[in-house]
Amino acid sequence: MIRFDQVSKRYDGGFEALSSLSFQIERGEMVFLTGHSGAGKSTLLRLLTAIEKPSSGHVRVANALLAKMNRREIAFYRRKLGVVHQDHLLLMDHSVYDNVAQPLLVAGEHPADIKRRVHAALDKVGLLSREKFKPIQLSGGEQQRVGIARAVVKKPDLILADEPTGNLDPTLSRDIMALFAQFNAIGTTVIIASHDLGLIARLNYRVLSLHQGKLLDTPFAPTGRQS
Ligand SMILES: Nc1ncnc2c1ncn2[C@@H]1O[C@H](COP(=O)(O)OP(=O)(O)OP(=O)(O)O)[C@@H](O)[C@H]1O
Repeated sequence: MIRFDQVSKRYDGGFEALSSLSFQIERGEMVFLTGHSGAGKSTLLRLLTAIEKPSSGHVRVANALLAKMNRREIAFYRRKLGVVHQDHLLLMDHSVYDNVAQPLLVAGEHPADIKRRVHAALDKVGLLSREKFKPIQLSGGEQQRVGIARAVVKKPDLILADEPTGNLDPTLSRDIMALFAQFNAIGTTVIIASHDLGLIARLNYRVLSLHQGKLLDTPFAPTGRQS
């Protein structure tokens, strides 16, 4: 589903954040992306959201070359992405319901569908009873779960999560990872950038490790879970 061929990313100013990355991720895989601070994890995710373009090499998703997409194609592509941000990026003056409904409103979905799908997403993350709350009234873990509900409400083909357990305690982190595993179990491809090596080691998924912008993993590892 995802293929990086000799991808490098050099930011303005000359710093090379990613160097000649080649790997692929199959449809339906769940993969962790690890590495020290500054290793390039967020840059890699930004290439996948098409916020950044590679300086050289090719990023393909479902055989489409992201760098060749026009604005309309990128907008269409992003509708199939669910992005979870470390700092949630919730609308603090809107209810939990409104936050989760936002991607469906933007996509012009029918109001009855929006209600049904927002409730289903909130139920999935265990926050149905909080739909009228404002994010500020929720704990950090609950806010993170609202961010996850917002990312999955449009049933994305691909979930990209940047440090989704960044500030959470170990129990909440495990719960959040279990949620991603549930989405993966129904066929969604999931990529999670995380520093939490202990947690990752306990889970049985492929790990791509970045070190100073280079991939330490086998470039073309077997598909699916590794034992
Ligand atoms: N917009 C930018 N302009 C210039 N340099 C950048 C930019 N964004 C990131 N970098 C640099 O690229 C390198 C990789 O950054 P990136 O955010 O991808 O790392 P990361 O692995 O996600 O780090 P962290 O775990 O701390 O979030 C860092 O050295 C960073 O300073």
